[in-house]
Amino acid sequence: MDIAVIGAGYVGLVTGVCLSDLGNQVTCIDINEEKVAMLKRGESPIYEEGLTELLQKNIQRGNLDFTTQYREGLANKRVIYIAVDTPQLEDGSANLTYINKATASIAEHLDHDAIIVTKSTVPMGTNEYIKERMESLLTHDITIKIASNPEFLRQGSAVYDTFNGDRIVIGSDDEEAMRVLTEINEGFNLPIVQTDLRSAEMIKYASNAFLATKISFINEIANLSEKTGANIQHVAKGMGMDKRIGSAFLNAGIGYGGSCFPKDTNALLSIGEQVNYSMPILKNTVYTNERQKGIIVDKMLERFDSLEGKKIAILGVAFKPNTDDMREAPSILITKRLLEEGANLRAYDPVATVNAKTILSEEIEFTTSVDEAVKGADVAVILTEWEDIKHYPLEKYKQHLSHPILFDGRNCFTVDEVKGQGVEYHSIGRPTIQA
Ligand SMILES: NC(=O)c1ccc[n+]([C@@H]2O[C@H](COP(=O)([O-])OP(=O)(O)OC[C@H]3O[C@@H](n4cnc5c(N)ncnc54)[C@H](O)[C@@H]3O)[C@@H](O)[C@H]2O)c1
Ligand SMILES: O=c1ccn([C@@H]2O[C@H](COP(=O)(O)OP(=O)(O)O[C@H]3O[C@H](CO)[C@@H](O)[C@H](O)[C@H]3O)[C@@H](O)[C@H]2O)c(=O)[nH]1
Repeated sequence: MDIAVIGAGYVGLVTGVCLSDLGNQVTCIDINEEKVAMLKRGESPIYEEGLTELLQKNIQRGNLDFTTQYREGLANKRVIYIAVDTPQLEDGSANLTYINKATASIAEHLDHDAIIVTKSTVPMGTNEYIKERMESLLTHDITIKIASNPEFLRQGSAVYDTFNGDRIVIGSDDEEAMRVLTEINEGFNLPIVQTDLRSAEMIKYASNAFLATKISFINEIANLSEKTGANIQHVAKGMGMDKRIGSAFLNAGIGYGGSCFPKDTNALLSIGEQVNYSMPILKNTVYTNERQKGIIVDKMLERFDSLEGKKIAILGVAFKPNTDDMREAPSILITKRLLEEGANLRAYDPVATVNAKTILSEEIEFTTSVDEAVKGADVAVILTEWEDIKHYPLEKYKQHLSHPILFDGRNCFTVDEVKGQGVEYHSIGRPTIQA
């Protein structure tokens, strides 16, 4: 199938690369010239395991190319995916500016019948709006059909998720669009849910909101466990073994971040407001998450009289491991608060340092290893559970920190692992272990 993908970011690039790997002829169109130049050279602008290999393989076998030019990129393409960003506006609603621009560009340059597929996460009714808007802007006498195909990949395992996801959702009110999209997606050999446009759009928001709620719920139970002498790791294990609950997304920590959960929960709340329907559960999911991000700083302030002049090693800054993405990372709020308290910060992240330097304060010194960050610091704080941070031996904290005190925002160690190791250990939802 001849396919164009508009927007070569985390979703568009992974989608384009994976569709080309299935044997489709794919052109990715992006307005970012630097990104397109890199991609043409076979270099991935994002860190995703396995992506560079598939990118290079499919460029070489002639199945995949990149352009900044809509006319060239859309030529002969039967299916056009839209995967541009839909960030949040100040009032929490989804910003459709990039969708509107992409729609207008497609309408201006498309000269043949095509199926338009929205991959971007958009509010209910947006696919119908895209179709109407595009039809009003078309410059040729052609027919467009529309489908919604929301994306469920996770950053850090995006390629794996594309080939191994739990389901693929296709929404369309058009028979041909549904048939063609089903045909394309059969290549992934995953269960396919066929539905209407608005239900497909809602499935995406509802899934993210549910997962975010699961995280906020377990974080509340963690905080209460801590105050009542329970251990959240045991609690989550015992809960998760109930198949109706499930063990995934029950890891307590410093709250969810990333490019999706924060903006999608807010967008859903905003959609509720627009139709005059309040959503107290979701509202409190967001509230609990904001509170949770600050919890590690509260613990430090409780432990020390003041953080003024304290040298703190920050271990991990990305919003989760295996990604270089800093969007809505809890480290943004946490490092800001620590600096406001007068602390000196030395940070380490194996992959996100370049992006972090553009977002976090210039006052933070970045190092290239856990060792370097920890040596000479007073205390250490784990914010992202990267493998090398998770497996950094406790005896080294004891050796390198002036006070062997570790604040673990991601519960990387079990309480039993820490006991008797000479490290004072503060974590989330579990008792503090004295050195
Ligand atoms: N990141 C994720 O894990 C994820 C997962 C599922 C769904 N989504 C959704 O997918 C969409 C894309 O997210 P992302 O993280 O890939 O965004 P991103 O910011 O990484 O990438 C968006 C890309 O679109 C390009 N772009 C913007 N306007 C354009 C235009 N008019 N024409 C061509 N290119 C244009 C940008 O240059 C950028 O490269 C969002 O709606 C998001 O909510 C994201
Ligand atoms: O038990 C858990 C699981 C996750 N998190 C945090 O939740 C955030 C999001 O994690 P994850 O869902 O793994 O990453 P994303 O790449 O943001 O993926 C989510 O958002 C995407 C964008 O919509 C969806 O496609 C995915 O299905 C959905 O999992 C991160 O900050 C994690 O640290 C926890 O605190 N506890």
